[in-house]
Amino acid sequence: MTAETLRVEGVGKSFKDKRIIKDISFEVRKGEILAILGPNGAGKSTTIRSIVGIMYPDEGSVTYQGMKTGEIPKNKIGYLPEERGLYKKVSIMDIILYFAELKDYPKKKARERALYYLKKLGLEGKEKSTIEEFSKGMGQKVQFIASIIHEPELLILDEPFSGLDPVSQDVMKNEIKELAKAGTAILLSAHQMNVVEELCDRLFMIHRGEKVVYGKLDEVKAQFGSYKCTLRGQNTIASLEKLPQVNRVEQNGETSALYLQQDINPAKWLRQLPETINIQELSISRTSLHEIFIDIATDKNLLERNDQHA
Ligand SMILES: Nc1ncnc2c1ncn2[C@@H]1O[C@H](COP(=O)(O)OP(=O)(O)OP(=O)(O)O)[C@@H](O)[C@H]1O
Repeated sequence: MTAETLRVEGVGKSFKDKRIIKDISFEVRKGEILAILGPNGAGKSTTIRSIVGIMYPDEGSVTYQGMKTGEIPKNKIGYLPEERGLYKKVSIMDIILYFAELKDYPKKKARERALYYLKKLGLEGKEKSTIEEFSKGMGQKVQFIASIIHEPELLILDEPFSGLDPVSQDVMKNEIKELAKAGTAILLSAHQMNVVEELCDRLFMIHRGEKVVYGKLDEVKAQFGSYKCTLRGQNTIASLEKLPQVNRVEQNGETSALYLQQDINPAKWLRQLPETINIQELSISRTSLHEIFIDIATDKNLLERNDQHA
């Protein structure tokens, strides 16, 4: 089997006359986690729905190991949709077993796996409960188990962390990592940048239906990230904004975050700071994926560089 499993090529989709996504191309490889990121309404779910066959793209193709969407054996793919919905009055175990049956997965094995994952996700002993007795987050965990019960080779998770508390987010994150380690190809969309930063190998950022960034997490951070100088001292925002090579300043009381322009060497930049700047504390750090994302989503300075980024 080739390392590349899912290939999305030139996919586009319109609703009525409105172009929703355009020329979307990426691949997901065995054992990797590719994150699809973008602001609300960017087209992430439309892309995912085009991949799983809920929607037919107007152009482009989606293949899995060379097979077109409709030809892919159903047991190969697991999908957690953005819109959650499970039978409210059926027991958790029966729901999970039903999903396994839909994928022709053996019942005995499915039951064992269900108990294993219920325990791992903090729902031990709840197999006889029903969804109506569960909170939203608990229901989401059940839906996640339903999406992986049949050991899919390719797992597509649309917003798996939404509505989960921080502890549950961590548990879910670890499970996703484990699945990738075991060889599952994973495509996930998420808004929690800190989680994405910890989880994904590569990322695909979409903005207004088009690709803006696609690449390895480290490379994206190196290429699109810059340095941030956090400084405590009595300074006006106007005086800080006047400093050379500063893109923007965020001030909170006496603490200011100065986002340096890209390609700036922070050591050199520090040496030329005027003596009039009041400094009680100062630190330099790389901008996080969250900050890169906000820059892109708000069109600040990065998009014009996109043409240079393949
Ligand atoms: N069935 C539909 N008919 C018309 N417009 C649609 C349909 N589905 C999605 N859209 C529009 O397509 C755009 C992209 O929606 P999509 O759900 O793909 O975004 P998203 O990136 O997943 O957003 P979010 O982060 O908010 O979930 C939105 O403007 C949405 O209103």
